[in-house]
Amino acid sequence: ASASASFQPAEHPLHHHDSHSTAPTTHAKLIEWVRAQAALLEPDHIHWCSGTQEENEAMVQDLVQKGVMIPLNEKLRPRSFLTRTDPADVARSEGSTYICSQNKEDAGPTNNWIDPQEMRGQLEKSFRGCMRGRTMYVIPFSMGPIGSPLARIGVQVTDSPFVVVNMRIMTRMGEKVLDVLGDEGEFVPCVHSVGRPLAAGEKDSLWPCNIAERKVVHFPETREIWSFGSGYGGNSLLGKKCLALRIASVMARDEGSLAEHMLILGLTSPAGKKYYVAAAFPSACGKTNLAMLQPTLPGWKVEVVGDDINWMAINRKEGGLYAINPEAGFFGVAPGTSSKTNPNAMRTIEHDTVFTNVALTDQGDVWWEGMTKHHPEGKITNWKGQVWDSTKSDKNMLPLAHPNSRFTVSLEQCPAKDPAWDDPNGVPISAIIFGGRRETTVPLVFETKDWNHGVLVGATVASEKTAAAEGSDLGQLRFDPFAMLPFAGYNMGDYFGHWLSMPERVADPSKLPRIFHVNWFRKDEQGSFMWPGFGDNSRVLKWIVDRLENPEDKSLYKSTPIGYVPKETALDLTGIEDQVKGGVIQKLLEVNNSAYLSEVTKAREYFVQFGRRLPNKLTKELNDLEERLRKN
Ligand SMILES: C=CCn1c(=O)c2[nH]c(Cc3ccc(NC(C)=O)cc3)nc2n(CCCC)c1=O
Ligand SMILES: [Mn+2]
Repeated sequence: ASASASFQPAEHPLHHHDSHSTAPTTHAKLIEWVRAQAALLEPDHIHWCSGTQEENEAMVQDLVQKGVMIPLNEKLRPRSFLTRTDPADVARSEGSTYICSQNKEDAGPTNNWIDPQEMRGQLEKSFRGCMRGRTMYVIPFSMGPIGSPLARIGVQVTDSPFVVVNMRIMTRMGEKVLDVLGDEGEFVPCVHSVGRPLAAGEKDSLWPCNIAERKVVHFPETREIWSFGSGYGGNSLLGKKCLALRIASVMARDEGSLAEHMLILGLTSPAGKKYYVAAAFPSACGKTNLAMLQPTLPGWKVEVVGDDINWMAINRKEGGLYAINPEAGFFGVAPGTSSKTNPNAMRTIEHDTVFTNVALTDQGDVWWEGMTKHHPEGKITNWKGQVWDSTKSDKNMLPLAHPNSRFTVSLEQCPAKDPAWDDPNGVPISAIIFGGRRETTVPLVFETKDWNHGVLVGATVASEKTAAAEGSDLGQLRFDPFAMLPFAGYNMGDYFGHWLSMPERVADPSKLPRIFHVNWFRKDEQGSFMWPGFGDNSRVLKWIVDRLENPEDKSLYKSTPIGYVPKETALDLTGIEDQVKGGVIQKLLEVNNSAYLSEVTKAREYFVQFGRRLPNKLTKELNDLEERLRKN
C-alpha cells in the first residue's frame, strides 16, 4: 500500500477508543495507515470489522433501529431490507469522479483530471475531522477468492455502517483477509466518508451525505482511492468500480493482464461440453440478464460466474486467459428485472437481499417498474417515501422505483451460479463478446477476423441515443469503448494499446479467446424489435460455440467486410420460425457496406480525441475495414 501517500497529517495522538473489535496485533504497515487516517478523520470510535455474522446482525439491527434499513415482510422476503437514499445521492457521480495521475495526458481525454497536489489539498480540507462524532469502520476486503493468485486486497475506512453491510455482501470482507495480507502484504488504501461530522448530541440523518463537496478520486501511480460526500453504491463500495476497474486496470496494464467491465458465464452444450464466455455491453443492454440466461434451446445451460467485472490473466501453464469475478455478489439494477426477463435473478433475491430506492408495497414487499405488467393493488410507497394510491394514479409520483434502484445480494445464493464461480485459479475464457444497443446497421452477431480486429470492434462499442435520453440527436452514436468509458483508470488510447499488446505477451496467440460482437436491438420500419432476445439469445451462443468447434466449416458463416456472419441456415431457429419469418433473419444478418462506411467515419471522428496516443495498429485496422467495405 502507499500508506505514505496519504496526507502527512498533523501529529494527532490516535484517539484511544473502546473499539468494539480488537485491532490486529501484527500488520504493522496496515496499523500505521489506519492511524494516519484516524489522525486525519478524527473519528470518535474505531471499529475493526471482523466480518462475522454476529457483527453483521448487530450492525443491521442498529440500522433498522435508526430507520435506515426497513425490514421487509419476513414471510414474503426473509431477512431482506429496503433503504432510501437522499434523492440527490442516487447514482455514480461521473462529473465529480477524477483520475489524478501525475500528468494530465496519462488520465486521457475521457477522464476528469485535476493536478494531484491541488486535489490532495482539496481532499485535506474535506476529510480533516469529517468523522467527528462517528465511528470509523476498518474493512479489510479481498477482491477475488481469498488467497487466489488473481485476487487483490483492499482496506477501506468508512463512517457508513450501511457501506459495511453492503461490502460484506459484495466482497470477501473481514479478519480472514488479514491472514492472507500478512505483515508486508500490499493493499489498496480506500478512504470513504459521507462527509457529515456530527456535533455532540446531534441527531444523524437517515442518509447523511455532502453533495456539494462530493468527489471520487483515484491516484493511479500510488493506487489510492479517496471518496467523499456520497453514500451511494459505485461511489462508496470502493472495491467495485474504483478498485476493481479504475485502479485494477492500471495494475493490469503494468502487470500484463486485463481488468474489464465484463460478465463471465459458463455455457454447457447438449453434448456436455463446457465453455466460459466473457461479455461487455454498454448500459441498458441487459448484461445481468445475459449472465444468468435461461436458454430456450433445449439441452443448453448457462451458469453465472459474474455479472459486472472480469479480471483475466495469462495462464502460463495452460496458455490463454483465465478469469475470476473479483466480486462476491450482485449489485443489480432492479427495474426491468422480472420472472420473464431474468427468472434466475428473481430467485436469487427471494431472501437475504438489500434493496435501495425501490418501491414498497402495502404487504411490506418490494416492487419496481417492469417487475409485473401493472402496478400492484393498494397503496405503494415510492422511492422517495411518498404514498401512491393505484386508484388515484398521481403521475408525478412515478416512477415508483428509481430507474437506478438496486438489489445487493450474495452470488452464493444464485440458483444458476457456476460451480467454478469462486475457483481461485479462474476459468478459461474461450470467447469474448462485445455488444451494443443498435436499432439499425449492426447485424445480430458477427465474429471478428482476428485479435486486432476484435480490439477495433471493442473500441467502437456504441449505443444509439434512445429517444428517451436524447430528443434531438436520435440515431446519434454514443461510443462506450469496451463499456469502459467511465471506468478506464488511464489514457483510453493507451488502454487500446494494452489490449493490442496481448498477442505478444502469450506463448501461443491461437489460445487467446475469439472475439465476437452481438446486437439484440434491431428494429423494423414499424419500430418493433426484430429479434426476440432474452432466452432466444442462446441461439447466438450456440452459433458461437459452433464457430469455436468448427472454424473450417464453411456452412456456418459467410465472410463479409466486417467479419464472419452466420449463414442464415447456421442459426438454430427451432421454435421461433414464426417470429423471424418473412425475411427478418436475412435483415438481421445483412451487412450494408455503405451504412458501415458511415460507421467507419463516425469511428474516425471519435478517435480524433486520442491524438497521438491512438495506437497505429488501431488506425490500420480501421483503414483495412474501410478498404474491405469499398472493395466489395
Ligand atoms: C439476455 C437478455 C438480453 N436482453 C435482450 O436480448 C433484449 N431484447 C430486447 C428488445 C425486446 C423487448 C421485448 C421483446 N418481446 C416482448 C414480447 O416484449 C423482445 C425484444 N430487450 C432486451 N433486454 C432488456 C434490455 C434492457 C435492460 C435484454 O436484457
Ligand atoms: Mn457495471
